[in-house]
Amino acid sequence: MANSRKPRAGCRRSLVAVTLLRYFSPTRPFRYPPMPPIKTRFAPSPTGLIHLGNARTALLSALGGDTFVLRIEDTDGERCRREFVDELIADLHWLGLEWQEGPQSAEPDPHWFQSQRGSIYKDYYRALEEKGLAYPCFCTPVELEVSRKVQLSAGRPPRYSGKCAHLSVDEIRRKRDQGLSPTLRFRVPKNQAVEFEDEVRGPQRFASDDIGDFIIRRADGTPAFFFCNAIDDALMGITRVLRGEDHLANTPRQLMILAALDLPRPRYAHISLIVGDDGAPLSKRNGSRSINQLREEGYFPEAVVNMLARLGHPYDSESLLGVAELRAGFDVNRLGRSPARFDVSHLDHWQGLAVRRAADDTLWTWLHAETRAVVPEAHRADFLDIVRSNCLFPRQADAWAKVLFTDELELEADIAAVAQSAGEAFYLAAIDAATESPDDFAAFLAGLKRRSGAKGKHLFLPLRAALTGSLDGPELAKIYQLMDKPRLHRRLAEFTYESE
Ligand SMILES: Nc1ncnc2c1ncn2[C@@H]1O[C@H](COP(=O)(O)OP(=O)(O)OP(=O)(O)O)[C@@H](O)[C@H]1O
Ligand SMILES: [Zn+2]
Repeated sequence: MANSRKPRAGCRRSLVAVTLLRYFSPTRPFRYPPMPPIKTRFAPSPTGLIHLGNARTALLSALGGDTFVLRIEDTDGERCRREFVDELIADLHWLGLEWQEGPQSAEPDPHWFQSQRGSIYKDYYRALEEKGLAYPCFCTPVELEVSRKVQLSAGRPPRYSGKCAHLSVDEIRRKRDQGLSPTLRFRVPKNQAVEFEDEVRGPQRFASDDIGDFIIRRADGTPAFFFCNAIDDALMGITRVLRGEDHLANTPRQLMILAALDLPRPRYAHISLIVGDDGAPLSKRNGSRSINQLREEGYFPEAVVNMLARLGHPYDSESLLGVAELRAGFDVNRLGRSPARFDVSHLDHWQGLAVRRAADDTLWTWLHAETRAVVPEAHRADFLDIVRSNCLFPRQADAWAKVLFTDELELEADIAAVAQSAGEAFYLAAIDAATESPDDFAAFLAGLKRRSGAKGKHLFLPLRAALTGSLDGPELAKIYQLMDKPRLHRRLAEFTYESE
């Protein structure tokens, strides 16, 4: 026996040596052994339009997995609405996030809609009850509220008292016969530490004694979040749960449920919440700007995605990246722990890059229909160049189109004052110079300087103000080139006495 073991051990050692040599061989680049694939999910409740916070959680989940799953947590029958599922699917597609598993329509389906999975959950409730790890609770909301208040006034954190934890079979039958519908509570094990390594927040430890027996099925038979969320993660083979840190305190409860049912536990990564200007987390309930609204304002999905990916996660490149490139540079361990503040100027920075990079066709269809209607075909390409360097949103492009190609022009009082400051002679000179050189801006400018003696800002600012109603914007040469000459003359003539 001893003899036969020796060569085997030697054999194993040389196998290890050969493997190591293969990894460290100077002729071969070092490669880590392949990692098992990671499966992540986004599991929203369709109770409203998704906002930037939800979208960041969805994006990071998509970036942080090899397979990405979408699951609809629609167990709250009162707040969940089908049109929010439609909108959610449209929003995720618009952002460029594709899921390999999950619904493609709002049609409720037992694979991905929790409202349709009641029979699956039933088996797991039964398993817990049979093990004595769940029990019916007949306490009324009023009783629970009184108990909560008593504990709080005694300076203790409120926790379920355990009143129904040891009802006899007869007592349970009697209460059911009286027509009372119980909730089902999970029996939290005593005196245990629940530990896990959070991929963002590091080691976590909770004492089970701090957690009261909690509800896993409501009195109306619907599953509670803690329960169906954990069960579905296990059944769907999710290996990394990436979600907002609002769920951190739920995790020990979910780990206890998984352990009680011998179901596999995923890794958890609790990411910081996005907070608004008021410091409060964005939420569907506090009217935070939705993805839908951003889309309607004309934000490009690339801008939204780049802003979100970089909020609390560094990237080496400062250029606009596609989802595949963001994924290549993503590392869950590089996610910051502090709250991520939403700053609209960051979003607008990426929007500027997206507008500048957009192809002509994309930019043309991005414009409002009423804008497209006023831009002459012959000036389309030049106008799009103006849009690229001057606009972040279609409404700004619309304003420039109106200035350049329609007679609509309202001058604010301060702008009119700048225009007037040049005096009548300046505008008479400008009209003559424009008549002399209608197609050559440099010659027009030289003619205007010669005739009026004006130069520098005393020349450019009044001209800009009179022609565009603004003190900044596209190059004057472009404006001169694109503006119909009779219109240009009319605008200049506005500041001559004759027109008054
Ligand atoms: N402000 C936020 N920042 C980052 N992630 C968030 C934010 N708010 C919610 N999430 C995450 O979005 C995911 C989906 O959550 P859910 O559908 O419950 O949305 P919610 O905005 O929290 O809804 P409600 O306003 O109804 O509480 C969860 O992982 C949650 O942690
Ligand atoms: Zn009870």
